[in-house]
Amino acid sequence: MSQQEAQQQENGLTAQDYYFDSYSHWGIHEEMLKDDVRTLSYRDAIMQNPHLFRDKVVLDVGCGTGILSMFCARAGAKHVYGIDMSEIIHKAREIVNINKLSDRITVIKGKMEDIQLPVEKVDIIVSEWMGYFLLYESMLDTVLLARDRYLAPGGLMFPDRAKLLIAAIEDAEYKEEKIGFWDDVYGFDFSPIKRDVWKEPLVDNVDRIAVNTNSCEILSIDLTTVKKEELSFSSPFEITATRNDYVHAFLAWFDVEFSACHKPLSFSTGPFSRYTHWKQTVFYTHKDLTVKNGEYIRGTISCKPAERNHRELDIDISYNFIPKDEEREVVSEELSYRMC
Ligand SMILES: C[S@@+](CC[C@H](N)C(=O)[O-])C[C@H]1O[C@@H](n2cnc3c(N)ncnc32)[C@H](O)[C@@H]1O
Repeated sequence: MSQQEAQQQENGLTAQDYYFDSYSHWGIHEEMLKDDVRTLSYRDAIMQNPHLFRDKVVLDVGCGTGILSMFCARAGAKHVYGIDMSEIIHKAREIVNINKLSDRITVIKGKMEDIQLPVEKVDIIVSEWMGYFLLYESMLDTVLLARDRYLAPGGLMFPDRAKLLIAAIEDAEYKEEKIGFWDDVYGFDFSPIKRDVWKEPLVDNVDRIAVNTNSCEILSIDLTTVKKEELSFSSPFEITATRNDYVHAFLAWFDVEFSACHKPLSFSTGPFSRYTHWKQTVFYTHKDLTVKNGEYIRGTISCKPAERNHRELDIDISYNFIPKDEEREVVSEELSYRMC
């Protein structure tokens, strides 16, 4: 049991309670609502497609403040059911009321897994379920359960596609600041902490200039068909250096698509796109590589929910770099990370 889990148990709270509690305060919803890449993508996907929403019954999985439910109602949905386990749902109910949408939106407090909808099937499921590195928080499990229970045959998922990508970056300065720091803390060796720092991927915004390879897709999800088991994956990758440079880390990000729209709409959380609150995920390598334009880094990345807490992720990256000349060393590593 981790220290955090022990503390939670002492307080009589489970990781579940903590998870939902984290969505109870308006602060986290402010951050999500103000992420206009995110919120405008959902708004446009829904409101620019009234022909898909008109007279339809919609389920909003994890409705939070109710923003997506209200977009659906404005797009002409006959009725929207917004479900959320966290306390923010009481605000969602008030917001729906004062916006005069309570005749078309029903908000229900409860865990999606436990509640019984007042209808047997819905035509469309909308949900904003993505976490860091796409899968952190494992909320997609809940959306898939809702799909299997409630989506009518031929029904639509908003969004319905997602993919994860990997590349490499030059990041000497920040790697030194985050990891090298622990080698000498006011004259003391802090390597016991350094070992843990290596293991935790860093969620941060990376400048596009730092990316020095092409990118490679490591997971592609079709939300209309994917099964929960497929979210634990192991994928080979091959990336090619796009200039002579040093590699200090791998970088991952995700893209999301609403392909059911009349004009398919997507957004990216990658370093070549506008900032989102998901940023990107940095996996520092233990060794630094000296790469030349056109050389390959080949590897495998595996990811699965952690046994200690299914909302956390265990991610392994193994890679092999064979330089084209003999002056530089072949580099191979097997690295394990925990997103917690
Ligand atoms: C990322 S927020 C999105 C909120 C809102 N849909 C939006 O776009 O602003 C996810 C929400 O889903 C809720 N949630 C996550 N898992 C849930 C579950 N199993 N049952 C009910 N609500 C859940 C959380 O409490 C949180 O409010």
